Amino acid sequence: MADVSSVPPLLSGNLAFFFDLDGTLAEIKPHPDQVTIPAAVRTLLQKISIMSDGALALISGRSMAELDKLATPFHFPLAGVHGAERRDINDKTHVVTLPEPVVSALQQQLTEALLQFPGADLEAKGMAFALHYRHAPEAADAILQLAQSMTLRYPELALQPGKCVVELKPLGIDKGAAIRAFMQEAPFAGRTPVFIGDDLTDEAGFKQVNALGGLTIKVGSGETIAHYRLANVRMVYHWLGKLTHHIEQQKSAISRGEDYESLSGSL
Ligand SMILES: O=P(O)(O)OC[C@H]1O[C@H](O[C@H]2O[C@H](CO)[C@@H](O)[C@H](O)[C@H]2O)[C@H](O)[C@@H](O)[C@@H]1O
Repeated sequence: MADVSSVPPLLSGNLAFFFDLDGTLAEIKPHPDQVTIPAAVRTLLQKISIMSDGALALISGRSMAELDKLATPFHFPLAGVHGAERRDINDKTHVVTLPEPVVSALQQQLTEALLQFPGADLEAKGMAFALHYRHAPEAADAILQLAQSMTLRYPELALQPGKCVVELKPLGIDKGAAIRAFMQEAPFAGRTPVFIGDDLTDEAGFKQVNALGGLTIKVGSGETIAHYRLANVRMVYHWLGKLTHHIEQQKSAISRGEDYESLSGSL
């Protein structure tokens, strides 16, 4: 395994790109609604997607509707809600749902329970719920316990901790399964996967991509099974710029009949 503190190399070959959103393509903000991906970065993503024959997907805890808004005007394959929703390259959607009575009961019980924690916020995503405590840090343990109690009451749920949030999602879904599903389909199949993420939910994606012999990149500090690290979101943008330039060079070298392997480099 490479030194996890080292920056990722600029790769050659046929790659498939998977990007987490919050904390990777966008800076963490006080509230989820304040997040944006800079226009220049969205354009880089689109360029990389085109140069990879469309093998670029966003893999996020956010809903696909939110992801489309954040990626506008571009339209990428998506996995939302930690993989509970997935839209493939042909726009076919694959959705894991919870029984409607469970969703209604959770909405009501969580809304009522969170009233005792001023500053806490409930984000309802259909088949999942995020209990945000960024503005109620003293309630973190109590909110974790609340979420745990819901998994005991509703065994179809699993816990997903994150940055100042604990989420309730359908049991058995994770970002690794979403990436595995993409990797079985065109245009991803047969390519080497690259996954960049910053949070606990991304570790399942790293595990899958490591197993496929791909490149895994953790953004920021913290324990990880990723093989490489980028210090922060700004460094992700810098790496994306370099990578785009590198892939463009490879493509022109190939079109001139040159050996593009000699172009492998690093940041
Ligand atoms: O998988 P991701 O794309 O990283 O999404 C994870 C969650 O991100 C959002 O919450 C987090 O980011 C917010 C904005 O920076 C921040 O205010 C919050 O404290 C973080 O937990 C989003 O709201 C969740 O739905 C995603 O699951």
